[in-house]
Amino acid sequence: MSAILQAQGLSRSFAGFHAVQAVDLAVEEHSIHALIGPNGAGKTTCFNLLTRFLDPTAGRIVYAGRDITRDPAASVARRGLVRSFQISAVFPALGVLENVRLALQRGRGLSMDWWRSDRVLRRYDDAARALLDEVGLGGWADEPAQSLPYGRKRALELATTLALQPRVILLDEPMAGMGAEDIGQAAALIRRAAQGRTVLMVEHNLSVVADLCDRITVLARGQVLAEGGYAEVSADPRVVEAYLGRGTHA
Ligand SMILES: Nc1ncnc2c1ncn2[C@@H]1O[C@H](COP(=O)(O)OP(=O)(O)OP(=O)(O)O)[C@@H](O)[C@H]1O
Repeated sequence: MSAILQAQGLSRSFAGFHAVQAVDLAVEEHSIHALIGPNGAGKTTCFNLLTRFLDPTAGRIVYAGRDITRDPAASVARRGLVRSFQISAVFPALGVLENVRLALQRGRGLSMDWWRSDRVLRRYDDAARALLDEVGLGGWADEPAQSLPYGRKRALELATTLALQPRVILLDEPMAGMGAEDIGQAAALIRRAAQGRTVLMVEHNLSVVADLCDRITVLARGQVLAEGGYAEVSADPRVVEAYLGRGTHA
């Protein structure tokens, strides 16, 4: 196993406040890695740094053997480090299949002038249908995106993300707002999407993390507090104190 995504001494301050401080992180290729921690721990800031939405104050980010610390966000996304919402702008009035076709077209750097030729878009039909099958939306292809129930909309977002052919998918609270049934389905979906890919996710639901993630990094006050498997980190007294002890997200 080798790390596909690494942060070394990653730091970001806002007007002197250390939101992320000297974070070292190594995400192994083909793993599902969780970033957890109490509110304000720095998880979203870390995501923003790793996906180059935000410049670090210090530190280094290496993706697929390349230093991307100063690379533009669009360029790292093109190289396969993709945050789920980045291209998941789902067009509600368009059909489910059309949404994925457009994402495929966009992912391959083609123009967005879809009105020009329906024939051109049809070339993407097979690939789009395969992606819909992958996320369990095969039966919804012709429905308008806006008619999908909440959990299915998230599945469509994932399909549009997969259309960019990511090597690493970053998911920011993928289960947020879901009920128990949707959570089970979404977990199965993420596990499937992770086959042959790598997933880094921020997730508050600890039973999801326990079930799904190979490795967990716990952040608190901008720093790495613990790292390991779920059994290991959940038994760490510092984690219990800083996070689990509060019982806010379990
Ligand atoms: N643009 C900003 N300007 C000033 N402070 C910021 C900014 N972004 C984040 N912070 C601060 O940095 C800290 C970490 O925030 P961040 O959103 O990364 O935490 P988080 O772990 O994602 O929290 P949550 O679980 O609540 O989403 C917080 O104290 C936050 O107020």
